[in-house]
Amino acid sequence: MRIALMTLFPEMTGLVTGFGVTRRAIENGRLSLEAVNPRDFTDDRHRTVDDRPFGGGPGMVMKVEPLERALSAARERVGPARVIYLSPQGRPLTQRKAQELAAEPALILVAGRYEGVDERFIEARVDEQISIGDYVLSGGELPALVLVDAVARLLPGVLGHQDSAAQDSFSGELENLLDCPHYTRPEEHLGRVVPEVLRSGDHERIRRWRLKQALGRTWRWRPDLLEARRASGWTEEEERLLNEYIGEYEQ
Ligand SMILES: CN(C)c1cccc(CNc2ccc(C(N)=O)cn2)c1
Repeated sequence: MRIALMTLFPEMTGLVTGFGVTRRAIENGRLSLEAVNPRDFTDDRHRTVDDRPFGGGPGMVMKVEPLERALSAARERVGPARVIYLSPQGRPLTQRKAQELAAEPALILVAGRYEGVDERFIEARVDEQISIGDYVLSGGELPALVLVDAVARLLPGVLGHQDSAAQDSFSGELENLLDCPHYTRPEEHLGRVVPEVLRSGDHERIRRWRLKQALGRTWRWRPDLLEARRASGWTEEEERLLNEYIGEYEQ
């Protein structure tokens, strides 16, 4: 997948290109991420990218011309692409949305600064607005990098265990379930031992235990997700396992 990030702070892409899974995805050619800086497309001596808002009010607004020229350059880099504006007014980024975006050939992400961009750019060029949560940041770069990370790890071949993640029907991703607990060596730590079932080698018993834990933790901490999962239809086994968990929990 090819991604262009329109940003006044191109060095911020280093947080993705420089570390971990996303760095490897780029090195393996699964992902490309390049910054396009609207300031490079200004035509005045001061390289002006923002201006005062019509109608008055605090803060500045990003000018439409540098954005338009930067978008043209971005399209030259990544080809036809969905244009996404990160903003508090956007629709929430979810795992489902990340899966949907992972199927795109290319994305152009627009990171606003100041009070945002001129509305005419949004009307004419933005395909959709996405928010990473109900809070305001000083810029859209971190939300854009969050989106890149969420999408990159879903690209084929990026996560080593990609197939197994997909096999786990309730892997917690996209299935409206929180994750089950995870353990690794040592078997005992500060008097706390790893649940015996996980060392039993009985894979069917382990699968059931993990599903029960995922259901139970969702019931405790995110009942809203549980409702969503119920609505999308769940199995008799899940009903039984959750009731078992609740029974044990309330003893
Ligand atoms: C109206 N306004 C202040 C504004 C408008 C557009 C962009 C920005 C840049 N800041 C952002 C961007 C996204 C998010 C998010 N929640 O995804 C939070 N902050 C700010």
